[in-house]
Amino acid sequence: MTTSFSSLPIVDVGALKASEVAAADVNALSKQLYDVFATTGFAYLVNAPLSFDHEEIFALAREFFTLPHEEKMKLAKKSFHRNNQNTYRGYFPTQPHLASDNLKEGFEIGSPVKNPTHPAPEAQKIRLSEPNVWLDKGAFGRQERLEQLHDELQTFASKLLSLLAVSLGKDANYFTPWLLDSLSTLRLLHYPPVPQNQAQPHDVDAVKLSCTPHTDSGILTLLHQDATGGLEVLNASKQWVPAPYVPGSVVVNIGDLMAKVSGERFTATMHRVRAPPPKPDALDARFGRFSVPFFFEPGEACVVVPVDGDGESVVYGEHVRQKMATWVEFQEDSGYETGTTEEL
Ligand SMILES: O=C(O)CCC(=O)C(=O)O
Ligand SMILES: [Fe+2]
Repeated sequence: MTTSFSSLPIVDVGALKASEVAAADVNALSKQLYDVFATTGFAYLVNAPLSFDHEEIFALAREFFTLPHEEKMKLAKKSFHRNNQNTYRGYFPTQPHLASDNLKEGFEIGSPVKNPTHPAPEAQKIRLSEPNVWLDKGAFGRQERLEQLHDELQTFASKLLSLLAVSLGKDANYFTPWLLDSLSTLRLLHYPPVPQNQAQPHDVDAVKLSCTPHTDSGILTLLHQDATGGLEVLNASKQWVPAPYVPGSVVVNIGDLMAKVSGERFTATMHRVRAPPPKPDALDARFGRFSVPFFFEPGEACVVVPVDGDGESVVYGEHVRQKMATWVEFQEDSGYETGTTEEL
């Protein structure tokens, strides 16, 4: 159960940098993470075992989003660009007509590993296991670095998952089979500033959002956020608690799936993002908020069973398709000329 917290805890995960994590560190960290995920569901992790610093991560995001619109649209999912084949991985543009309170553009990358063990059913409209899409090296030369970032975040998240297994009284490798053909997604996000004329609503209490309240769907999320601010987390007293930028930290939060698997011992906490402050040119992609969430997910065919052995099992691919119906970038009317109307 979420508690009435007023700030998020900070957890030092430096011990995970060791190639063999000491037993005492495993015990201490698993206890600490259990407490965090059973109360706030959110924390700042410091000393993460990553070779990337924030500067590089946000330089990658900025470099992608400042590409010309036509270049980004070459990578757009089919629902935004009818001639493209990719349905799940790739770029999604802003949808101002649908989502004035959910205004964002994004670029999504799955695991760079090709040839999944269980190829996705071809008949599905959204192919969760499809390969990534990239521009030619000359147009955007960051494929390798972004794939490396995906790999490192997957390894980091797997270490955290092992600690969670221990914290739930299981063997450290208990969840390892989940990760076969993992669907984990690295998502570069850009929230443009709100145009000047929309920035001051008549109702002074109205909060202008760029990302509406939601819980994440997978195992856990590792979020890099820039210093703009705006992330807020809902506590048990229904207050939105700010989660400002903490230099060098990675924000972690539990997703729906892990909350369910833990028998609701862990909490998937609701969160949202306030719109970034207005800038002179709201459409200029150098402005606004940049964030890079990594959604740590099992494979599409993975049958996820709650640790207590009672409670319903769920096939991850089905769980994520259900959740997708609520995501703005998968709404039927994308606002772009596409002509597709089938089921997800
Ligand atoms: O941009 C952020 O800080 C949070 C994004 C988020 O919550 C999400 O994409 O699920
Ligand atoms: Fe989220």
